[in-house]
Amino acid sequence: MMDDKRDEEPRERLEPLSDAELAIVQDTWGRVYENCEDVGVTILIRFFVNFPSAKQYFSQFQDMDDPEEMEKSSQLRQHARRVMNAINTVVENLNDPDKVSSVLNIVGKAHALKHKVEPVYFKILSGVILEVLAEDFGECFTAEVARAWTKLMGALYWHVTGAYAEVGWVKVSSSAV
Ligand code: HEM
Repeated sequence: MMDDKRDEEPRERLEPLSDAELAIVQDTWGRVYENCEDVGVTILIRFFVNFPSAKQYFSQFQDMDDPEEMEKSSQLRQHARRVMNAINTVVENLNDPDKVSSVLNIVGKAHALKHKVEPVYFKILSGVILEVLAEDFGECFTAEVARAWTKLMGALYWHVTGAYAEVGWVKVSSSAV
């Protein structure tokens, strides 16, 4: 669309989940969270194999290419747990928007200030999460379920990038480094 052709990427809108979408997310997440460790590791391995530049931030496996070796990394497993736990807190508190924004604000600020992660990786990781959920759920991942989860991932990215903006993150293009 013409409107989208701007030099600066416009901040995406926050689309709140409807009550029905909220219920769908909470119901489907319950089933994922039962296998939280395995699903989390699957998501992160897929992320690092498909987007190897994302490994640069992790001292323990930045030079690893073999997924089986990566899977043994305590740093990877710990981050998988942290990602899954943060999503769990978000899902459990979807009725409390202030709590959701404060949790994601802390995540965003830590990644901007402490880990110096380019925010685009949050977008990429969201895509991988949706892909793995779709595979895990198979037939149950209906268009309706997909829409609810896509909205949730959009909200996560919106809050995280809001925190990046708050701390004055300035995008450094890779050609400038
Ligand atoms: C849904 C997305 C994510 C969530 C919920 C999340 C959550 C967390 C949490 C809770 C921590 C530990 C607390 C802290 O140090 O602040 C952490 C650490 C970290 N995260 Fe994330 N993270 C996410 C995405 C990412 C992405 C996309 C990257 C980079 C590609 C990344 C890189 C790191 C690094 C490098 C650390 C420090 C690891 C260490 O010290 O061992 N995170 N993350």
